[in-house]
Amino acid sequence: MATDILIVDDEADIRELVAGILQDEGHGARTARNSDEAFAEIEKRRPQLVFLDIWLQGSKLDGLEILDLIHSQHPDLPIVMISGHGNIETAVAAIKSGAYDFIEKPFKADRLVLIAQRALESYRLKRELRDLKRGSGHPTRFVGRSTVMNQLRNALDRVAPTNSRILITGPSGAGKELAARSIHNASGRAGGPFVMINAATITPERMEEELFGVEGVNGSRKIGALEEAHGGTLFIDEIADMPRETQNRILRVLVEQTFTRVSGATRVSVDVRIISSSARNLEDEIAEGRFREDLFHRLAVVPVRVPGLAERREDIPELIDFFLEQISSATGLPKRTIGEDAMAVLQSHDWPGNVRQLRNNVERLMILAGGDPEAVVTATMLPSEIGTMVPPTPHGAGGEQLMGLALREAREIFERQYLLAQISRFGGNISRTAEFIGMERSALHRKLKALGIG
Ligand SMILES: Nc1ncnc2c1ncn2[C@@H]1O[C@H](COP(=O)(O)OP(=O)(O)OP(=O)(O)O)[C@@H](O)[C@H]1O
Repeated sequence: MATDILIVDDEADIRELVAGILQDEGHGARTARNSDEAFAEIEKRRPQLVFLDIWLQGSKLDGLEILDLIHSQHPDLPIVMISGHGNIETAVAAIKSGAYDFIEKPFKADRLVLIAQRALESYRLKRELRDLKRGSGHPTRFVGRSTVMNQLRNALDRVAPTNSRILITGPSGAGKELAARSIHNASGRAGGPFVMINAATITPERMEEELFGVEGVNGSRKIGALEEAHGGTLFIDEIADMPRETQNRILRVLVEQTFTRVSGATRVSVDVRIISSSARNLEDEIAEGRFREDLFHRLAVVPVRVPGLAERREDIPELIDFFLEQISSATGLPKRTIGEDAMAVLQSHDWPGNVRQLRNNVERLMILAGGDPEAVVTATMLPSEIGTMVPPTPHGAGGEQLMGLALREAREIFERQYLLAQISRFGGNISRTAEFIGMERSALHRKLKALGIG
């Protein structure tokens, strides 16, 4: 994805030279001759880097004044001053007031390219740092080797480089945001921004301002998520919660590729890939009249489904290990060893909150385990709402029923539940279940048949 660089210089040949060199390197370049044109270009869309001449003939404002104004509105935007031979001191003053660097005329093409690369990289790092501070910095390693996870990974690999819009569905906490991030990271837009907006947590009134930005009466301006995501990806989480009015506007943006900021008249055109997600079934939302069908078809050019954790129980040990490691290195808490009985319980739980709930439970275990860090975590140390998933025992949950039965019947109930839990834990793989429970594969098959399972 091409970057967006603005070159402000009063000399036509310098503008063309700089733009040409940058374009040859695959960058996108726009030009302006004076302060009015420069602000008009920035108004149209915020660039990712500005080359700004210090002396601008025929311009209302000179380079330093433009620098101050741009900085007051876009503090993160890197600006490289272009200085003539005689005004190095001014260039140094510009650096003191916040310019990223300066380049002296006449300059060599490779020096220009290098400065542009460094400035863009610094812009990217600043943005990443800001994302991290906001708490949205995310590792994008997709843990899990189950068949459904491998299928998902293949689907993500296929769609990532295509630029098509993607709708990611799946239950809450299953990894939809992680999927969106990995698509972005594996796409040609990886160097561009990944901007996220959650339609479920923003009030309908603020939704349009957050997406499209706002222009105030006094000339103030707030950039919205769409403009922020130029050259990258916009992830709209919980799209089903987007108000109808905003749905209409988004649809128009998708058709026309341009929009205006709230209370503004300037047409902003952006190059943004939209990935959206929904935990709710959008077809139901359409049937209920809450979601526009035409918008659904535009957003779901490629649908991707992230399976719930109960569909891939075999991934649970690897996920637990990953979280133990991750939480331990982030918090300094000791990495625990999970005993086989505890793992069996964790693997048979249904996890309605999916991977997020699993992660929270691992964290809780690490905090509450206390005592000897070497001690193995056993099933009895698990929170009770997870522990109740163990097959019934005479004194445990479901025990009353068992106590009213003859041994043979009670044993059958226990065996059925125990085997079902073990099989589901091993993702339906009979050989691995047999190995774990210490039975011959054929004997397990016979047992299952006798119990009426399978
Ligand atoms: N396969 C995975 N490997 C490692 N971590 C994962 C995996 N799937 C999910 N996670 C982690 O689980 C948590 C929840 O995932 P994420 O936020 O992507 O879910 P979501 O489906 O977008 O949830 P919601 O619908 O509530 O927004 C995150 O911390 C994420 O990093």
